Amino acid sequence: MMHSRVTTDVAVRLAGVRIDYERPGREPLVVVDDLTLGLHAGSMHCIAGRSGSGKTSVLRVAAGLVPPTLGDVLWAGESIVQLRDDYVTNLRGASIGYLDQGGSLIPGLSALENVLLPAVPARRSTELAPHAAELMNRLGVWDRASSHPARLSGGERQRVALARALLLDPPVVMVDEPTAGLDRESADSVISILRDLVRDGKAVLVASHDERLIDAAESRTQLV
Ligand SMILES: Nc1ncnc2c1ncn2[C@@H]1O[C@H](COP(=O)(O)OP(=O)(O)OP(=O)(O)O)[C@@H](O)[C@H]1O
Repeated sequence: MMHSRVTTDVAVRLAGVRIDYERPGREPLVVVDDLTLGLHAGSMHCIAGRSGSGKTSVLRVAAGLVPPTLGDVLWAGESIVQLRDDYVTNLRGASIGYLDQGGSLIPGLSALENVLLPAVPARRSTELAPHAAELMNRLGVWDRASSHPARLSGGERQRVALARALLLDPPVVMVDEPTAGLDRESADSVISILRDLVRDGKAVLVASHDERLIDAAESRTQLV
């Protein structure tokens, strides 16, 4: 048998990635250089490192939100760095649930409306409403469905944002600092939810400096 293609069991791969930012009148700030990592289905990988070490930058590059300065980003074996933005956006919509640091919910919408946002462009809100309810129930925030974000606790906001990231059942989930600012109990519940996702076969990429989350991952990249 011929293996003509790159193996696709790696859901996301960064190869030789460099990320730097231009600074007026100074050398560019090199955040990471020659970073290589693979994210597998049914596994959690943690990008660890102190504040400002580049965790969010790596996550955003892995999610195809910004291109790397150098190197390659592959989703299911396909390089995305040369693809057109709108094509990458569509691919991401179908395959990656991305959760920003802080969750970034829309303040003027209820928790349920926030969860249903990814269904709006495809006009699937009505169809996906039962799934949204089921996810929110599983994440323990269904009783907060009609509340606006301002009336939710940090832990509840985080779980609502996670429900939104999971609505379209993406095989890959990327989350930025999901336990930041949470008390221990809420943080533990977020960690156990992420472990459930791994058990369901999802590939989970998480950026965090929370030791317990780092320990909960199968593999890690330490940024300096
Ligand atoms: N768009 C940008 N332009 C210029 N510099 C940036 C940009 N984004 C981030 N940086 C800088 O790059 C470095 C890495 O930032 P990044 O947000 O990736 O780190 P982080 O590890 O996620 O930090 P934190 O844990 O505080 O969120 C920081 O020094 C930051 O100031």
